[in-house]
Amino acid sequence: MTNEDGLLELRNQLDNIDNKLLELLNERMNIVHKVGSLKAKSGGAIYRPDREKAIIDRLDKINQAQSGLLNRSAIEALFLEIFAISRNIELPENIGYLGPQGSFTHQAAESRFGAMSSYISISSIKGIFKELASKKIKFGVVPIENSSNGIVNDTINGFTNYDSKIVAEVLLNIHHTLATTCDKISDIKKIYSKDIAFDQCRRFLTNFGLDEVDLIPVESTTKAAKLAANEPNSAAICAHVAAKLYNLPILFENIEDKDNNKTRFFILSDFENAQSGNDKTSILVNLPDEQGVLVRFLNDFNNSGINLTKIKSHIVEGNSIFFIDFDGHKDDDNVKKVLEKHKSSIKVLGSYVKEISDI
Ligand SMILES: C=C(O[C@@H]1C=C(C(=O)O)C=C[C@H]1O)C(=O)O
Repeated sequence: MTNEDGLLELRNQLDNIDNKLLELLNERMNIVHKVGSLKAKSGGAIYRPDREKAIIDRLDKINQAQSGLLNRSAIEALFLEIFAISRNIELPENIGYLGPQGSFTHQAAESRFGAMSSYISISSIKGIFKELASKKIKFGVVPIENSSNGIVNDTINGFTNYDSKIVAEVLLNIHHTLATTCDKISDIKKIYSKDIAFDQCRRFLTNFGLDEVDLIPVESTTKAAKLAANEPNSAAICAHVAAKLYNLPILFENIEDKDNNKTRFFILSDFENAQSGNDKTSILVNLPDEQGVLVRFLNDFNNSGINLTKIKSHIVEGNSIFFIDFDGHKDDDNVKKVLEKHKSSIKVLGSYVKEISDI
């Protein structure tokens, strides 16, 4: 058999497998459709991150036992897209993200809701909370913290003013590019970007003599890409996808100072997840102004065997509040008791599948 015949034969085998995959996927979608009808009757939530996580865990285990060629990330990438399409078949729901198109939040949203969902770009974090409350969107995706810049205040403010629930968390590695129509660095006279992106690329700018040019902050890195695409002698610090969106050539990739620059995002909605066995809970805490109150509060968590994974203080209207993450679900017995004891000081933001240990 010649190489060419061999290739033809292998491609025939692939075609047969693809035909079977398609048939199985459609069979799966028929069942998903029935799940959608049941949920429509019972009012059950369409998106069940706990169930999706359990499916991926199961498949990963089977795959390891079979020594399959796929790794966990590949299984996750394939099945998250299948789940996203499934949810759209159950009931198409709008997803609002902190825009514009091509933003890092858009990327985070796509990593969970796939390529087929109906996305709405919303220009502020407050706007996302508002549209969730008015039910114009079913899901909202917002950043909560970045490994270089800390907690996102607008998101905490949103939680203090609205009652949206966290239903999932997503971690995204943030990479910036320097994109420009200029052929040489020395032709660049101004750079557009978001203020925090300039901060995250400070060393690169200094090392390449770009700290002397005009650094112009704009609302988003996507806007920066758009401006730089239309103006000679300018550049943008932006995401790879934003540069692609505006056909802006990329001069340097991964220009961020820290190579582990990560942002954690929350997916918000109007329902509560069931326990999954591997959950995290986020709360806001507003304690009375008394001596030792924080120590006593934290001791109650410790005495109940609850592992706090994050505590950040935040000022709202002159008042100090705390944003706290801990391991466990709000309905776990030990958690329930502590939340009940301090219910006048606590706002539960949501219990969700733990995807991230820390950033
Ligand atoms: C089908 C369901 O709805 C959604 C889709 C899932 C899937 O495609 O397997 C799993 C969980 C839900 O996010 C379900 O709840 O079982």
